[in-house]
Amino acid sequence: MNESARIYDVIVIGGGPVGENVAERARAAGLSAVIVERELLGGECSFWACDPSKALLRPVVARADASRIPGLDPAVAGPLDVDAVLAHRDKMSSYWKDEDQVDWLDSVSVDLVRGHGRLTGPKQVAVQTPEGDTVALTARHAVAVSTGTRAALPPIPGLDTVRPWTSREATSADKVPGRLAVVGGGVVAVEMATAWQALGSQVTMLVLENSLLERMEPFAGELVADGLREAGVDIRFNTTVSSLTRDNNAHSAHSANSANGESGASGEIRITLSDGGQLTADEILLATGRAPQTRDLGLETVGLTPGDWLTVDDTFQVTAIDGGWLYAVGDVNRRALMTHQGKYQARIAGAAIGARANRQPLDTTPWGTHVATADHTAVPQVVFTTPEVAAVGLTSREAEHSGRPIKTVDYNLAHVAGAHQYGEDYRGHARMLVDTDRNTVVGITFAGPGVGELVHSATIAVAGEVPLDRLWHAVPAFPTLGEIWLRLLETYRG
Ligand SMILES: Cc1cc2nc3c(=O)[nH]c(=O)nc-3n(C[C@H](O)[C@H](O)[C@H](O)COP(=O)(O)OP(=O)(O)OC[C@H]3O[C@@H](n4cnc5c(N)ncnc54)[C@H](O)[C@@H]3O)c2cc1C
Ligand SMILES: NC(=O)c1ccc[n+]([C@@H]2O[C@H](COP(=O)([O-])OP(=O)(O)OC[C@H]3O[C@@H](n4cnc5c(N)ncnc54)[C@H](O)[C@@H]3O)[C@@H](O)[C@H]2O)c1
Repeated sequence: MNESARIYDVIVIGGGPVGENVAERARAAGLSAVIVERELLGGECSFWACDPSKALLRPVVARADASRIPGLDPAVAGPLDVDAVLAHRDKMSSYWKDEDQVDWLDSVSVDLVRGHGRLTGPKQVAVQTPEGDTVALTARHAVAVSTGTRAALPPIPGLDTVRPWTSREATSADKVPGRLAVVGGGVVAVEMATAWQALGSQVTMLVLENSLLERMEPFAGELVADGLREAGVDIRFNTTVSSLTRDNNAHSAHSANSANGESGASGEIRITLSDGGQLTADEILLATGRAPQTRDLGLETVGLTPGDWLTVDDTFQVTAIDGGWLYAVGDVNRRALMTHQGKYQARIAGAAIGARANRQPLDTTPWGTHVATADHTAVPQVVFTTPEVAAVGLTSREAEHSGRPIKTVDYNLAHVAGAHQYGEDYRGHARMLVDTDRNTVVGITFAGPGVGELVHSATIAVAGEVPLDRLWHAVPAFPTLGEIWLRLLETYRG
């Protein structure tokens, strides 16, 4: 075993989308930086999350849109070409190779050490390389943890014997299971149920709560549930899994896209439900939330607890650590588990690390260069289902708890001229929350076909705190879905 030692201004553990951006921003501030990555540079998002899942969903959403357009609908009446969709997914996942990302890292002069990184003390990181060597790294200024999350699995009896799907298998599988059970009612569950049902699985969703997308406005979950049911998904609310077993008969399972209808890989799964009922499936996807990748990170060597989420301030310094050298950025700090928000955090954290290292003053006033104000007030999200959901800022439930004076404005998206053009039988809804003291929009949710591209207009209104009197002069083009803005404002003004 070889040992070597190196010193950098900034060490980033975890080379997902967030770690890459922290390192790039640190370099932009004139600091030397290294990324430690144990799998693929690009992280979960590029290979087992955003990119492959959206590649699977894009044909489903496009087909749903096309099927609403007279004259085009017959052209999309047939099933998807499963092999072509999966091949496109593979391409969009760069065939699970990270050469392009490595080239990019090279181009921004950030070093890469492949291997598993662990803290060994303040500003110290040891990397165990795939070759069995150890590289000892020392940071002059900062260590940033961007190790992301993994699927959190509930303790269901029998789970360890059935080889369940997590988000990784759901985004990378190359066979369509005949019957797929999906546990969960959050974003991963609804998106993957949408994709695999369209690819030919008979999907059954087992949902703990009595609605989907619990954290969003209730109408969003209702419209998504309608869409899933119309596609043939069986949704069972208030249902959990009591136990699981997988049949050992290697030929009992079938896949929807294999020539002989059999995958031959493993037997079917018997699922006992909380109401005593039974369900049989070929695969079961657990989409039951995320856990931080901090169990084997050496957190104990700096006084933190392995397995915990890392709590940070608005410049991303870990609050429990003295000396301000440890940062946690992206999913691992649990603030907003989305790539775009993690990359925003990376830009802020990189700037803060740079300013501190260069002994420059920090601007931490709200919306300043070194403070992640948007994390608290303006986090956008699009759910790529049929219909889509797009939201930013507060929901009505959150607004109620905030104690702010809020007026809620609802509008039926189907009544907008742009929706008539978008497709026949358009169904959708929009809700805008106005802080009546400040006369600004503090939250907005759209649900309906094509609303994903509306989200940035809403993000600008919320993050920009644009006064409603000025928004009144932001004229939406006719006939686009963007006209929903005018209708909401008219409704608000009475
Ligand atoms: C199915 C699915 C679909 C999603 N779709 C979207 C979407 O459409 N839009 C969106 O905005 N978000 C989406 N997300 C969320 C998005 O994937 C995450 O928010 C994003 O990947 C977080 O980036 P990150 O860099 O913080 O962590 P990750 O992407 O998880 O990267 C962390 C990296 O750290 C590495 N690592 C961990 N521990 C160590 C260690 N000890 N040593 C060395 N390396 C280590 C890992 O190998 C990994 O490469 C989706 C998530 C899932 C599960
Ligand atoms: N389009 C996007 O932006 C996108 C897509 C996918 C994922 N993501 C991100 O990934 C994160 C993870 O998504 P997710 O869907 O895994 O988590 P989630 O927290 O959104 O949903 C988890 C679901 O699992 C259920 N659940 C939890 N424990 C359970 C148990 N023991 N038994 C049965 N059900 C249980 C919950 O009730 C909930 O319905 C999200 O925070 C989301 O932001 C984003």
